[in-house]
Amino acid sequence: KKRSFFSTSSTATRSSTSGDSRFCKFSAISISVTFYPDFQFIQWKWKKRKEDRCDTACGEKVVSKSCQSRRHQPDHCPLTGFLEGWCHLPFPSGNKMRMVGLTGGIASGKSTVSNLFKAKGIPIVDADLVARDVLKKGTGGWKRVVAAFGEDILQENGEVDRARLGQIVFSDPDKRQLLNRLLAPFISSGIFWEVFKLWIKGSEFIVLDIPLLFEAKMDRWSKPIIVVWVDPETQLQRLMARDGISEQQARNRINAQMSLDWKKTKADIVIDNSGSLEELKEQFSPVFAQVTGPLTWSEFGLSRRGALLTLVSVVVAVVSCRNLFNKDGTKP
Ligand SMILES: CC(C)(COP(=O)(O)OP(=O)(O)OC[C@H]1O[C@@H](n2cnc3c(N)ncnc32)[C@H](O)[C@@H]1O)[C@@H](O)C(=O)NCCC(=O)NCCS
Ligand SMILES: Nc1ncnc2c1ncn2[C@@H]1O[C@H](COP(=O)(O)OP(=O)(O)OP(=O)(O)O)[C@@H](O)[C@H]1O
Repeated sequence: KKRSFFSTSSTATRSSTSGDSRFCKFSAISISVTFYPDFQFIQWKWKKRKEDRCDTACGEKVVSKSCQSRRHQPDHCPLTGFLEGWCHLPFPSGNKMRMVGLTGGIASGKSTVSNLFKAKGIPIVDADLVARDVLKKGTGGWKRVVAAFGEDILQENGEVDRARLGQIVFSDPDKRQLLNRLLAPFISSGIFWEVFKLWIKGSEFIVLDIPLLFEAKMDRWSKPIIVVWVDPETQLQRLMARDGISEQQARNRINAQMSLDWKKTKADIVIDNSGSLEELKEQFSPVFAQVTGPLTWSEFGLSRRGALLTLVSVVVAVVSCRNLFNKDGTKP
């Protein structure tokens, strides 16, 4: 499988003499870059067509200093040798970045699935952890929330009493919306920062574990989107058991989110977590293979190496074209 990254060609004829019959003539030049996702390399084709071979002097001046020594070699790399031929640039791992969205309902099993990804070495950005950080004592989020909800929501040590705040916001939609509005900018920039750090590290895949992925309209930033679905009764029982809350409290929390059935219709991949942990693991294997499959173009462009390569390609193309077409070919 190959995908052309870009391909361009232009024509120009240049010739010059400097009294002793040295000349240089180029008729056409084509540049193409082809990316082979499955084999993890990029192929550069840099070719002059219908050209008269440069003589030594012209080659030295117009094409590159290494033209003379390299011109008869079949394969030149434009980054190192220049002139014409093919160059394979193998990439070390980390040449792509895929942001996999992982969402679902409360207690549907997102953390359980993200732990399976973690066990395979995939880094996780956990929105719940980010949301905890932005509510720590003294932070901007903390100040806003305390100003809006009052000091009644604080424990003696000044930290937010999460259980208390949870009781308030999960039983009152207006208060919940207020809390969401206050924290949303901090949470989204926190998520962005975590992603950025992983991007800098060159991570290939990132799983964004975001319970409110659709509600917060963050679904546009991730592909594919995995929805961990569970049947309503199992969800209720697991939530009550995990958090030690009453049925009414559990229902309030479930109803605070978009329905799981609706989220399921928006998913690229659905994991049904209504069964046992073993059944979940069985479903996980093909899902893991799917999300770590060949990358798309946008994912490649998004990666650190992709961005760097695009920049290098443009600079090399511009500098090379300038060298070829802007000089008059005469020897000083
Ligand atoms: C209300 C808070 C203090 C309750 O804390 P608590 O420790 O009891 O719950 P925790 O943070 O572990 O969240 C548990 C689950 O509740 C659900 N949930 C959390 N906040 C919300 C919300 N605003 N609306 C709907 N569901 C929510 C999520 O599924 C989450 O996984 C806390 O959830 C919070 O600060 N929420 C607002 C921040 C937020 O939107 N978090 C979600 C990140 S996308
Ligand atoms: N297949 C399963 N079988 C039995 N228990 C499970 C299974 N999957 C998850 N659980 C349990 O259900 C509870 C909820 O799971 P988990 O914490 O992964 O959900 P979550 O979607 O991350 O929740 P939240 O939205 O609150 O972050 C946990 O106690 C977990 O151990």
